[in-house]
Amino acid sequence: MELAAAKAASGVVVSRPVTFVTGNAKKLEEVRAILGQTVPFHSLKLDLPELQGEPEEISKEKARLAAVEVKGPVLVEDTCLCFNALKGLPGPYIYNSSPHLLRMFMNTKVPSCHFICNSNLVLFIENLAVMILFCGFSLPSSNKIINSRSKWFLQKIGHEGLNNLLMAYEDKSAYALCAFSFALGPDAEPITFLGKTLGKIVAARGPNDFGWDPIFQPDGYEQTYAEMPKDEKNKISHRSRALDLVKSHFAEAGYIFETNDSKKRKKDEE
Ligand SMILES: O=c1nc[nH]c2c1ncn2[C@H]1C[C@H](O)[C@@H](COP(=O)(O)OP(=O)(O)OP(=O)(O)O)O1
Ligand SMILES: [Mg+2]
Repeated sequence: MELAAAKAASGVVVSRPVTFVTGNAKKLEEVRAILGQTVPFHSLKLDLPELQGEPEEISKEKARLAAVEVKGPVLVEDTCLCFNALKGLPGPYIYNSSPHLLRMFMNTKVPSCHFICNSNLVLFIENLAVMILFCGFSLPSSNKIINSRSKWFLQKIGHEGLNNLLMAYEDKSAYALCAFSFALGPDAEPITFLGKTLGKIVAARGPNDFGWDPIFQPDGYEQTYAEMPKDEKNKISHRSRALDLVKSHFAEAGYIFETNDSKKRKKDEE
């Protein structure tokens, strides 16, 4: 299906470079390093509502909304950190919440904690309750849109809190999942590219300048994402795996990007 879309798009003239819509400077830095000159793009920060649901659907919907705003070709990305012991949670909810839910959690007491003496267990149950409440209450089918402005989960419980969520489980395995979606314009169906890197959740190690990098140790490595040199992370990351597919798509589709120069030349020739 993706291949068919690529073939159908073959040789399509695109009137301007792709707009990569993101508000995350670190993400942008990595995308720039990984894509190099392969896909002509510039970035734009847009505050878009993010749907709830499966990562692929969240990413596709984000692309649809972005293409309407930009009125041109857009690329968007959504990243999840998924814990196997928690059946894939926190997943896409790693950094999203809505303000009224946050207030509700702040006022929520967890009754079962009162008769448990082990403070780690209390912490674990509290964190788990927050997560269950958050995910449970924020999935009403009637209102699937949440406000991406109030980013909370990782911010609120931090690296230690994320580790605590797994305290009661032996299985610390996790995966980082990246979903890029590309849409040629507001009327085009977005195409999604997924990249996944397997690893495990560890106590934070390394610089703390990008999300959950310090607590994610990819399989086959002794270093966390945060401890790895950037180019090393960019070789094996969820993001680079998804972007490999984006690059292949652009290579196969052979989009022709009109630059100001080529537009001028065309006008002169007419
Ligand atoms: O490679 C990564 N290494 C560590 N942390 C990461 C990575 N990639 C995303 N993250 C964090 C940022 C945010 O806390 C959450 C995903 O949220 P996510 O919606 O994809 O990013 P965002 O809202 O910051 O930027 P955007 O404007 O592109 O939606 O995971
Ligand atoms: Mg976001």
